[in-house]
Amino acid sequence: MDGGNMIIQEIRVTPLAFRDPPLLNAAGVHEPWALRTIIEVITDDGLSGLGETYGDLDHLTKMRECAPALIGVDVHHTNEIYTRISAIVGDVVSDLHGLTGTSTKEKSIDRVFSPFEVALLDIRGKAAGVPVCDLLGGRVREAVPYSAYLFYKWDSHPGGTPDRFGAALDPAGLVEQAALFIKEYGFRSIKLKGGVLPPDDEIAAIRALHEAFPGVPLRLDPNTAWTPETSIRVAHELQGALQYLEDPCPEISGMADVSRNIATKLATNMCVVTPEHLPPAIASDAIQVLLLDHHYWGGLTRSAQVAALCGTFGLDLSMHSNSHLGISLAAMTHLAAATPNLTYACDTHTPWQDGQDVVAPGALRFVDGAVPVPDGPGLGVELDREALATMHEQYLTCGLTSRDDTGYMRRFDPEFVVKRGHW
Ligand SMILES: O=C([O-])C(=O)C[C@H](O)[C@@H](O)C(=O)[O-]
Ligand SMILES: [Mg+2]
Repeated sequence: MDGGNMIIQEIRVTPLAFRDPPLLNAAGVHEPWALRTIIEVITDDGLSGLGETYGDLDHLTKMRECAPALIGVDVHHTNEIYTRISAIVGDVVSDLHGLTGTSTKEKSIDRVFSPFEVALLDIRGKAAGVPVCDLLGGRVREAVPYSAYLFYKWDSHPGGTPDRFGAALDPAGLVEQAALFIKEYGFRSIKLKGGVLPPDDEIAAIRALHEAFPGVPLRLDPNTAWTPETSIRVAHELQGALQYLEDPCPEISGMADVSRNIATKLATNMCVVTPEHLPPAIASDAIQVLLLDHHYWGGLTRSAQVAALCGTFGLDLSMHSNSHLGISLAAMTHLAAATPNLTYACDTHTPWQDGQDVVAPGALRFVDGAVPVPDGPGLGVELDREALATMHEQYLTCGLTSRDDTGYMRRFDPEFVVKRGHW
């Protein structure tokens, strides 16, 4: 099969919900259900491709509006698909939970385009009999390293039964969490989601992790909870202990101010989240590491282009994640496998999904903290239809339609404020 004309005949858009533990962050706490949307694209010759994206209602509505407009387009014509999606998304700015930075019109379009593009690459890979990473230039690594992504957390959702991860509200709890993830997945680097406790407590946590796991690279991400002054102080106190410090304070200008005064590299998935942010961030040396995320950088091909640009301007690359399932993990793995300058272990929330998935078991596994590139053509993962139906039913009955970490937290702590430039 040469992958010639393949026309989009049908697109299915299915929102899902899966169980999520009470993970704390600067915006509040994760609700009991995480929402995702699965895209299935089917061609006139019967090939199908998969994409996965956010499940928030405004985004889901846009996906549902765009899907019919793509029927009849050739799967290779992604420029045409981008044009049609741009016209439908229009000026609406989505993505308002704030943990993936500012929303812009372009980012809203890229977020909608992304899962369709991934599904089309899945189809094109299947048609050509090659993995998606081959459509992105071919693999430069056989397996993609991921980091243990630690969160401060409660032992259960209020009123619920304790989960198997237990509470982590102090350094000892985080060390225990890291040990569990390293034992189960073999991770070789660690990221701590900060911005939850006052900075000195989070400094103590990093020191405890540094002592418990000597030589293991560590990152801390307070999601802009600190002022530039605090960011500089923390960076000095943790000098030598961090591989990089992620989004300590808001805005490109704040990050540039911090960057001028510290030796530790600064990373972001908040102040540089769309192409228009790159020139000012590069000009002011605000960041040294960009966390790519194909879900909002417009899919895998556009993310690969951004990666090349980062290489040109001397920025390092890592990869960001939100709560996700296996289609996203497969897409992230193909992109990372084909990106020569993506040299840090990527983020993943996979351990927190604790075995729940929409893809059939077997294709994705962790070996020494890394996911080997799936073997099959395309993304190399198959939809588990029973799991899809169950998770869709959960979506219909869970009562959530958009992520709201802050609203959920305020049910238990009415005085809670989002920590943005707070400490
Ligand atoms: O690196 C990050 O900023 C994230 O992973 C954002 C996520 O939304 C994370 O904070 C979470 O899951 O709560
Ligand atoms: Mg981050």
